[in-house]
Amino acid sequence: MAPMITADFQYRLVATIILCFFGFLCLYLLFKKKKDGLVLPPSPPSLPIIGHLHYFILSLLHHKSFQPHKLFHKLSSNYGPLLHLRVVNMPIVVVSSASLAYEIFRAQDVNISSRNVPTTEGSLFYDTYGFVMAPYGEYFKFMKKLIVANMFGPHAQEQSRSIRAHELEMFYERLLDKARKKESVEISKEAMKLMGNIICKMSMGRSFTQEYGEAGSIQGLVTKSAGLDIPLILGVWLFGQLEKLGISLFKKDITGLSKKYDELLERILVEHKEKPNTDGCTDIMDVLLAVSEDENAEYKITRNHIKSLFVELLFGGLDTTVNSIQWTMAEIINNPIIIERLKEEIDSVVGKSRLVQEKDLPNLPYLQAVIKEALRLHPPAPYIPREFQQGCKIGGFSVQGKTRLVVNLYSVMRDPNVWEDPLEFKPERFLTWQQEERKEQALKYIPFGGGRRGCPASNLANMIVGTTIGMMVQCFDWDIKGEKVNMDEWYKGFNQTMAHPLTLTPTTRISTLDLET
Ligand code: HEM
Repeated sequence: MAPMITADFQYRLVATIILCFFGFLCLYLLFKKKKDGLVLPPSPPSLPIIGHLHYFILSLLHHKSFQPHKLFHKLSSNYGPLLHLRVVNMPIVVVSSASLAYEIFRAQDVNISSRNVPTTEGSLFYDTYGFVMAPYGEYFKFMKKLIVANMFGPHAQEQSRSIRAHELEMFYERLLDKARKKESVEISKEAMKLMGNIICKMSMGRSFTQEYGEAGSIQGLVTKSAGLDIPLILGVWLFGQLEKLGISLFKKDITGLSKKYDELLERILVEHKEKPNTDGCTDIMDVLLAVSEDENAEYKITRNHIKSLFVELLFGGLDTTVNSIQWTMAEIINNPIIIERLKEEIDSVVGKSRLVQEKDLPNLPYLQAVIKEALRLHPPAPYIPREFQQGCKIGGFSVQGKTRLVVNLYSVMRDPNVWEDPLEFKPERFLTWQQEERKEQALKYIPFGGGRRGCPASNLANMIVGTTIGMMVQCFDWDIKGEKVNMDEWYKGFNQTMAHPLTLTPTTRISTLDLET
């Protein structure tokens, strides 16, 4: 009688064949590494040809929104703080611990100062004319000098202080109006107007919301751009591979919206040239226009360079700052003791007869600690993409040149070896930082990235978030529907945001009568 092959036997046979396959593959890879004389960082099990691509696809399906930092966090919890991944033929190294981040920014800064993320040719979103994706070289250095001198450096910030103070007052007025009408406020929407006005006024002397009517407004375009997040995010991981095969995913959507930005920015550039600022102040748009027309300029920039930079300033500066304001408010609303301590500090330093100002911030250490702690737990840009230009050693392992690097800020700032009770919101931890530790701590507390490609606007962002949270606590009490804020996370437009936008109802603590302003 022929032996019976049961379903269980078939299952075991298939499982054994799969295990043998992976076993041989692992042996092959191990042998190959040894043969090449390289000991690469540990790697989770991969599949032939696609490598680790399936982890990205499964994560996308599981979360319904792709949260790369959560995927990297989970993989590094299982396989270690330094990982070697491969998406088809693209090698990626992921750094997830504070000590490795410290090592990499201290010892490899120049080597990792290019991003080399695939771009969509002919679009203004991080394309080849852009600053954010520019390789570390002459163009990057030239533009960085210009934007620091004319927008983010101490002198430029001093000159634009009155713009931010005025916009903060307008924000206060809008909240006051809501309080009087007993209406609730969707914090991110209001903060978006505040931040949009600040960036547009500082960089091009124009308002975010009013110019050119609703249809052509910059705000309208920024809102539409949010829908491009999945194409742009997937682009970072897949476009490079697919473009090589001649497949251009989402190109139509990206270039279509880019064209609209192009038309709007062209109009603003023309108007800017015809009607320079009447107050005699020059902004970065004036400076860039002058450079583009200067035959003897150190670097020849075109109108496309200028337009790309403005799109990037909006993309890089808006959501990050708005999310930082939103997360900080959410944390302090959930911690009434913290909000009371903040009120005490602000009342004693600023009083009740004027709004909190930027110059008050050095005297408000607890407010600064609260903002730092919110950025630690909820970094708006949760990971940064870079590329190793040359091979090197990291944590005792070899990394080959042209390997992608991901520094997972989300994991680094939750590393239990550095942060006590890493998942708890404890602003006091920043009050006790010792002076001598600060330099080392600075490379582990990295919500703005690190090294020469770190965020050039970190001081500006800290001032804006500081005065905004300060004013919201100083002037209003805030109520929520229900007992606690829902802190679920979502990933949108390269940003870690709140899955349920924070909505609060303000009541006045300080009426306009008390204010001198
Ligand atoms: C709380 C607010 C902000 C956060 C958390 C933040 C965070 C970051 C991070 C993580 C990076 C990547 C750094 C790296 O690769 O090491 C970055 C880069 C950048 N950010 Fe920010 N940012 C904020 C606000 C702003 C603002 C307000 C602007 C401008 C208006 C801005 C402009 C830029 C630019 C231009 C870059 C690219 C720098 C380069 O490639 O060299 N950011 N930011």
